[in-house]
Amino acid sequence: MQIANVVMSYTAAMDPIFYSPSNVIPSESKLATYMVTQQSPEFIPTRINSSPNFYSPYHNTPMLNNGLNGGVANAVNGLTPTSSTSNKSVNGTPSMLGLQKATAAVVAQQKQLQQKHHQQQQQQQQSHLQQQQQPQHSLINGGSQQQIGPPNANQGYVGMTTTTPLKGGRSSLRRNDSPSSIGEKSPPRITPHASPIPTTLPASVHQENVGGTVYFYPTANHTTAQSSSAVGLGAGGVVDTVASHHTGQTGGASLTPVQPSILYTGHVYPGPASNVITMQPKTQLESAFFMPDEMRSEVLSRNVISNLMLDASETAQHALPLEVDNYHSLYPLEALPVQPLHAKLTLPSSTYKATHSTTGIKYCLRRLHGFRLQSTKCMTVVEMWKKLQHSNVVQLREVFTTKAFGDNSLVLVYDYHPNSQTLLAKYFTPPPESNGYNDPFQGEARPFSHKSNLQRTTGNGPLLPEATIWAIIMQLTAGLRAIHQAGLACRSLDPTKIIVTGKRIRFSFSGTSDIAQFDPNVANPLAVVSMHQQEDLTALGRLVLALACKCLQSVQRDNVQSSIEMVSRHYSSDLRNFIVYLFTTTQRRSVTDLMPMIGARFYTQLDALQAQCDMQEDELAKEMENGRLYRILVKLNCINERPDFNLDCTWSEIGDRYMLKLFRDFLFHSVTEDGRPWLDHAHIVQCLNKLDAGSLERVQLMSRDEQSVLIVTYAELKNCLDKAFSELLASAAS
Ligand SMILES: Nc1ncnc2c1ncn2[C@@H]1O[C@H](COP(=O)(O)OP(=O)(O)OP(=O)(O)O)[C@@H](O)[C@H]1O
Repeated sequence: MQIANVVMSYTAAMDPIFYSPSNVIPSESKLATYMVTQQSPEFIPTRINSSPNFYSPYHNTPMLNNGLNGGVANAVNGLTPTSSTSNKSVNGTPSMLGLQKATAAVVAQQKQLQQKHHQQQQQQQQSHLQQQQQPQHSLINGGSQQQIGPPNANQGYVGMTTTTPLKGGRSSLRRNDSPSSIGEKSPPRITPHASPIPTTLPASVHQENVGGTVYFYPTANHTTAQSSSAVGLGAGGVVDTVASHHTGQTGGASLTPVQPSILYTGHVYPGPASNVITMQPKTQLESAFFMPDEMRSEVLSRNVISNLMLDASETAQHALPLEVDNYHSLYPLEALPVQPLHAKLTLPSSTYKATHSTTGIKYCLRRLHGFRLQSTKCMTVVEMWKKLQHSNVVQLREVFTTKAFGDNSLVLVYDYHPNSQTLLAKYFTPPPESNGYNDPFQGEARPFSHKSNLQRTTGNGPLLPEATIWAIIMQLTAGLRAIHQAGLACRSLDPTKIIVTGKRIRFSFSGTSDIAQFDPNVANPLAVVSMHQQEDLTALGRLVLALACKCLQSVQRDNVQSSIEMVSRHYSSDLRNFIVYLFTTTQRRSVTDLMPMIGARFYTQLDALQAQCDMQEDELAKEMENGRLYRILVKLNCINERPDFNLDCTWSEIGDRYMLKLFRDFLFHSVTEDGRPWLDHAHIVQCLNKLDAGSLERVQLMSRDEQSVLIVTYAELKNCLDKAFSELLASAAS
């Protein structure tokens, strides 16, 4: 069918001269200002690049002066009429073929940059690029070669060659382009280019002059190669200098000239860094967009645990108050009753997760039952603990007494680290038995081996790798060093009082002993601290020995000797010496003396941590972009289809909002020529990015009845979006 109205005028000033009352555009719509009547000249079909490439940021997609491509180039020198037809789609949303054939002419738009030096930079850049690109920017029309003007050096934004999903024909809409194939294919390769701006046509492009207009086709080989390399997200994987050549069935193919590689440096996640990609567990394409499954499930489980709440009946069942001081929503974090290594703290205690009433932040509350504070003097030591900040020590935030539990309780408030386990639960708890049968031959401990005695008593699984033990040692000594340097002592260095969160080890409930066992009559507190610090070091030795033997009984007085022998047999002499040093109570020991024993292992740990940081920063970069796109979607959706605004029920359907509605259709509701949904994640991402950047690239929008097409720049759409959303904000605030 013929397109009834074809868009032509692209002007920043909204000239009502083009308004056609007979069309179906709502009266207030700026769409009218983009319309021409049926008598208007039609336009040269332009080639639309349809392979949004995730790995090539859109500023690297083929781009020509203000987005002018082959067809548009003609328009610069006066519109050249050609036939323009449209295939109506099944459901009324714009069909690819129809849209492609309705390409409009445009006028290059200039934008002054506000800062002079920026202009100069661009001028230099542009003139340099122009020199390199002239062969690609040339199109022959009407038998004469026309030079497409270079991007104006003054423009703030440079329009880009469209990367809309509009296809040259059915054949170009390959199944591979749909997101259904996400993850089924290998990710696109990133091909490094010595120079992003080639000066000759690639061998894969065939050139043909038809009626005076030069068309460029991919060669058969290249088409095949490209289709097979097209992957789930619609991304042609390779950043080619001539991107996405289309063989339009109707002969509507044209060249996408090489872009100047300019300007947008942000706005698009450029893909993982090469040092990071080797660390990623998967190379599937979705991992280029989203975080790895392992990290996701870790974060998810932390969130789930952090959000756990008791309902009213459960709260009553646990005899928990609704509120304790400034905290509410108490949730018990009790572990199974255990026999602690360090049995000094005999006070009954409970641990809860709770939410702060004013900030909503979650904390870990340690309640000492039936406890009366004997002296406020201990608040000095509480202040010292509160000041101690270290990544291996759970931070104490505040201490208060309360009668909310029906007794005199002392509550210590600590940072909450969801999904933590005690060292005891992680390393000294037998794995769950299957069918009630424990295979004695499993793991390193053999039933008839002399080395198995200790292990057989616990069945805690195979011995830990030495690297794991050192990783724990390094974190524990780091925390302990900070504690001792602050003039404090841990006093409860026990596997039930050390928590593991992921790979992080932290001393938990620090300061509890200092408060619970505070003696205001001590004559020389410093000497007492020093004594407790020595005890900490002995406790550390016992803990490391227990970890190495994977058995709590290994540190019982009678077993210590054989346990150390076992360590000698299974681990390095460094580890043995480390333990022996800590057990040598005849000399004064110091945590700083442990550093040389750790030695170069420290660098291994540092390297692992830095690698982890690299990976997490990369994930952050992805999620930052995802968050940005999300915010644009929020804005769009607050506007689109809004049933009523300031008593105006047509608000979302007219004016700027109408363009946004059509843009939404273009983003999400595009269909193939035969009416199937065209789902392309990359298309959506790219278009949203262009919208966010306010690109001067044009986008073709079609009314739902397919009677009208308008061409607007993303910059204008962005303006519409910002204006409409500001209206909403202003109204919400009033
Ligand atoms: N700061 C914290 N953030 C999150 N969870 C924590 C924190 N501190 C401890 N936990 C968790 O709370 C649970 C209970 O800790 P608690 O010390 O009460 O264990 P326990 O084995 O019951 O010791 P005790 O016998 O001394 O009460 C443990 O699973 C521990 O991992």
